Amino acid sequence: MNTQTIVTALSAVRAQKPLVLNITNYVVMNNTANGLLAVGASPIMAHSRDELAEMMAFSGALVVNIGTLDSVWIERMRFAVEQANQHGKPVVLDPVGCGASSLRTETSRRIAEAAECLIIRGNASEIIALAGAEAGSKANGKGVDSLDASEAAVDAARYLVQHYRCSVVISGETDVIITENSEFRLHNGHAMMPFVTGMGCTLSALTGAFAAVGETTGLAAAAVLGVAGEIAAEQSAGPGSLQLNLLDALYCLDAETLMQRLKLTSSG
Ligand SMILES: Nc1ncnc2c1ncn2[C@@H]1O[C@H](COP(=O)(O)OP(=O)(O)O)[C@@H](O)[C@H]1O
Ligand SMILES: Cc1ncsc1CCOP(=O)(O)O
Ligand SMILES: [Mg+2]
Repeated sequence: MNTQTIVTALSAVRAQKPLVLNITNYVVMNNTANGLLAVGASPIMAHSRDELAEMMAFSGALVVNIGTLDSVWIERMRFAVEQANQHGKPVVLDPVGCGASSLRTETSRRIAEAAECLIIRGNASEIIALAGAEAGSKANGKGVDSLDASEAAVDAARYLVQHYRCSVVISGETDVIITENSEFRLHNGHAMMPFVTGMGCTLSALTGAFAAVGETTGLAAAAVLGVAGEIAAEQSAGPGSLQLNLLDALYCLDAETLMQRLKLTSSG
């Protein structure tokens, strides 16, 4: 995976316009649907048991975001993951607020356990909480927000990669992407981004779009959102305009700008 593969993956999303099935939270449904459209993919938000099996058959990927979970939705999430497995489709798990309650931690673990082709995308505190004591760190989350730096979650992410046979994206000032054989660090993005709710959820949704075209590490989505986010922030007086400018930046992002702005390092 290098800069050129990220550019190629973005072209593939725009050419194929993959349908991404989202079971996501009430807060961000609109943000993430617009983010998917702006990058060139096609969103659908659905959570009825009566249609999930049918829809998973023709969707390219499933995004499970536990942000406003309850017992009915948890059952639907598990059912949707079973359907994704049956159709060989990738699953992105956003463990929103993992660590804030036992319900969130246990649900995230059960979904991660169930998914056969899995990418986990969370902030540092969520990743540390998801890995739990086995990985040796203690999370300092505050509800859905992280009080930990990405580097503090690297051991936890490595543990998750081995335990669930998945890729992990730790988002934050630095995004760290860990797969079985490689680690990448992205230094794009902007300090204004965490002042818009749903930024991480948008990253998870975009991760679904890229997974649907075969980019199942999570790196390309993080690169695209990081670069678009910093371009948008440069044009924004604050979080209100950032939210709108981000959609324009995603829509307008070209290969040359992406390559010029990308701050990517890799190891392993
Ligand atoms: N301090 C920061 N500097 C640069 N980019 C950031 C910063 N914090 C978050 N981001 C970016 O914002 C997006 C969402 O990440 P994050 O805020 O960690 O997710 P969440 O909303 O789930 O907590 C990612 O693209 C990440 O790179
Ligand atoms: C505030 C909030 N509460 C439940 S879900 C949610 C949105 C979280 O979105 P993100 O993690 O992308 O900021
Ligand atoms: Mg989040």
